[in-house]
Amino acid sequence: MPRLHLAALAVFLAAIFITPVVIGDQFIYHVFITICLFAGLSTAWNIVGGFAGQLSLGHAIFYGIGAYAGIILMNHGISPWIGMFVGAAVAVLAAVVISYPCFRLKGPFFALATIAFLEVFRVLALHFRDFTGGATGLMIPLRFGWEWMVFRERLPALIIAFGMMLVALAAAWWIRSHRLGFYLVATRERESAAQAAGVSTVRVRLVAVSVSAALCAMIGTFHAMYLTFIEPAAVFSLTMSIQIAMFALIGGIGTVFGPLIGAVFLVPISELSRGWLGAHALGLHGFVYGVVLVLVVLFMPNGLMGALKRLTGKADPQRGVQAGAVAAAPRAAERPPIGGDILVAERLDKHFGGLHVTNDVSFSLKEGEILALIGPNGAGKTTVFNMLSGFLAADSGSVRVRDADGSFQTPVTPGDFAAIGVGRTFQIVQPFAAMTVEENIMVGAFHRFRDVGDAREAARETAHRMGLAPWLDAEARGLTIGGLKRLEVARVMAMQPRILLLDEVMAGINQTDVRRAIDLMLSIRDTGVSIIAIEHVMQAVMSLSDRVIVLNSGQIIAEGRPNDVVRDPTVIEAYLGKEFTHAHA
Ligand SMILES: Nc1ncnc2c1ncn2[C@@H]1O[C@H](COP(=O)(O)OP(=O)(O)OP(=O)(O)O)[C@@H](O)[C@H]1O
Repeated sequence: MPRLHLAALAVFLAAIFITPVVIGDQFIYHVFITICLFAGLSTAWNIVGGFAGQLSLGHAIFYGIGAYAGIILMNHGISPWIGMFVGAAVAVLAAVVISYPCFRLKGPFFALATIAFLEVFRVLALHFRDFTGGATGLMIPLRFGWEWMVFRERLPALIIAFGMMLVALAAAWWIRSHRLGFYLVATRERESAAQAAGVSTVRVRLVAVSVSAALCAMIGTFHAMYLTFIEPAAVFSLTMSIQIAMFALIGGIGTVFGPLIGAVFLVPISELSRGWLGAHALGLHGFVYGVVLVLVVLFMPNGLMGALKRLTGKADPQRGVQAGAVAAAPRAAERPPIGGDILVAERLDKHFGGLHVTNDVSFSLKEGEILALIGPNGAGKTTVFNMLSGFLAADSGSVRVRDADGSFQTPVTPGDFAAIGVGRTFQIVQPFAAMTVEENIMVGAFHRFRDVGDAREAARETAHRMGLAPWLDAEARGLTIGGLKRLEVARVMAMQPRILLLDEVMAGINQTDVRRAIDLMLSIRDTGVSIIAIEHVMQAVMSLSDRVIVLNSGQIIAEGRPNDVVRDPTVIEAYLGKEFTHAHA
């Protein structure tokens, strides 16, 4: 973070702490303590809802677990300082158990499932009366002092709330600026591309939800002490969950400081309108609050952080996108010799319902070779790729890959294939749209480097090689189709794969870009990478490939050198039909 931004942030945070202390009014203290609490909760939510893109409406569960753990243990004479860690541990357990099945659900279905779990916890809290006090709720035993987290004055409560908010902000900042954060955003943007880059998408989401749940539970413990009373209807409530999420949505979802800005903006409006209008006109405060929310959503779709960035001129995703063409990296002087088998596909069979998509497909790729996989539309080429990269399991048959030590392995998942050195692109480009070109490539580079600095360095090198250097800071969504195709290859190349699977990287790009892509592939091959390319652009197939395999209706119908294959009558017939072949016979 630039020094100026850091200073501004420090002043902003200091103001949150100092303002109530200087004013000294009890109500102002309450408003600022509430700001800190909700900023902390919402920042924790944002790790899952924003970074990972899983719109949870069940976060009140974790908050509630923390609140109940704190009071129940306090009733047994255990300090809430210990209770908050017990609550955090229980919340992490609940988060993992709930999230594992829920992560399979997308968008509104995930949100609905989390609401259902929230309802389960509310009912459980009502049912286990001996433990939770049931509908009557639980009061804290009045023991004052730091040990019990309960105070007569407001200042110590502000110190704790402020401290917890800082912890949540630090956790969110750390995650977003390290490998985990990149992986989370990549998983949110394109799950399969993230998997192809070796990201264990389930694991990173589980880590995110665990951190998020633990933070919410700890803040929940403190909030229970601050309120001195909790009940299931208030703690495990959808309103609470929505509030937690809303500060992030209004402030700027997916940004580190958006939830803080959202809380600073909304909590005073909520509390002041409740304080001033609540007494005179019942319900009017809700109306005022609602109008403010509608206005923000209408006029600031990217939240307050988005508006702030626009004001400071930092939200131009098109920056540099229109820069002129760049030459691909120069070729190496000599090509390494073609070696032995590095990938062997044996008798691959795949059905989709009644459709026999691949039938007894066997072939091998040699080290340092470029193998073209061609065939008419619907021949089964992409299906073969999916089986060669762990995205589809064959009904029968196997894929064996030689590892760096020379022994053959049978990888299963996309992660296994990435780990053994198989990188793939997708026919329909899968950029991480909200990330910059540099960040997109870094996701690939993280496969080799844990450290952000090393990954950035490697990404820059790769971008330079791929002719993407002028666009490093541009958001991927601003690239042309040619740029996106190159980015797709760059992300994979940053993984330094030993085997590269390229799925129609030349489709839809102009003639200049095709020539550049051919050069690029030859230069990649010259570094010793073995390539299988699905390609329809015959100019590329002819000038690139050492060997061609033709697939038709799921079966290999020809294999050989490019010049021989294109003259093969069976191949001509597969592409152009029997009538054409007979007419020219
Ligand atoms: N998930 C799926 N479920 C059902 N059918 C599928 C699925 N994926 C592919 N198919 C079908 O399998 C056949 C082969 O598809 P595939 O995408 O592998 O062909 P392709 O050779 O890559 O074609 P193209 O050149 O058009 O991309 C097609 O008929 C396609 O409709």
